[in-house]
Amino acid sequence: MLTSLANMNQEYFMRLALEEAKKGDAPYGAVIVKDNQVVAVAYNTVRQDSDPSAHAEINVIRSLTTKLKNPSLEGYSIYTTGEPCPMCATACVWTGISEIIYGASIEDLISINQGQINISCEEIIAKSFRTIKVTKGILKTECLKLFKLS
Ligand SMILES: Nc1ccnc(=O)[nH]1
Repeated sequence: MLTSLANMNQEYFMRLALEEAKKGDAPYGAVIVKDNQVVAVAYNTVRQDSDPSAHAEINVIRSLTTKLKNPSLEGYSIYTTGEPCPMCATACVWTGISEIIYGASIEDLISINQGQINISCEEIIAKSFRTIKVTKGILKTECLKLFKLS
């Protein structure tokens, strides 16, 4: 099988998200990339922060927008080991991020008994006022494997 350079880059950034996920209270990690540079990384801190909204995606978005002092992430790409839940997909819409790349889908996570709300990020985006490019299934097997170790 031929693997394109773009594909190799996507796998490289997803591997960074996988390393973040290993530090999480739940095994989810996320990174934000612009112009092939990593600008923020984060993992799930729901338990340590006693914050049900502290998903990897919310944490990485908040970390970058705080650093930039700008709520807009237009032109940025978010890599996340798990498909953004409706809360995180909505945060992606509000921040105007340009691209979402995920590993395991909500359906994949439900199939291994992870509590999820069964609404895809594409459904949220379709009902919104934004266009966000979505790429799915990058290193999906590795992203799902994290749950067998936890
Ligand atoms: N996609 C996600 C689901 C649950 N928790 C997270 O941090 N991320």
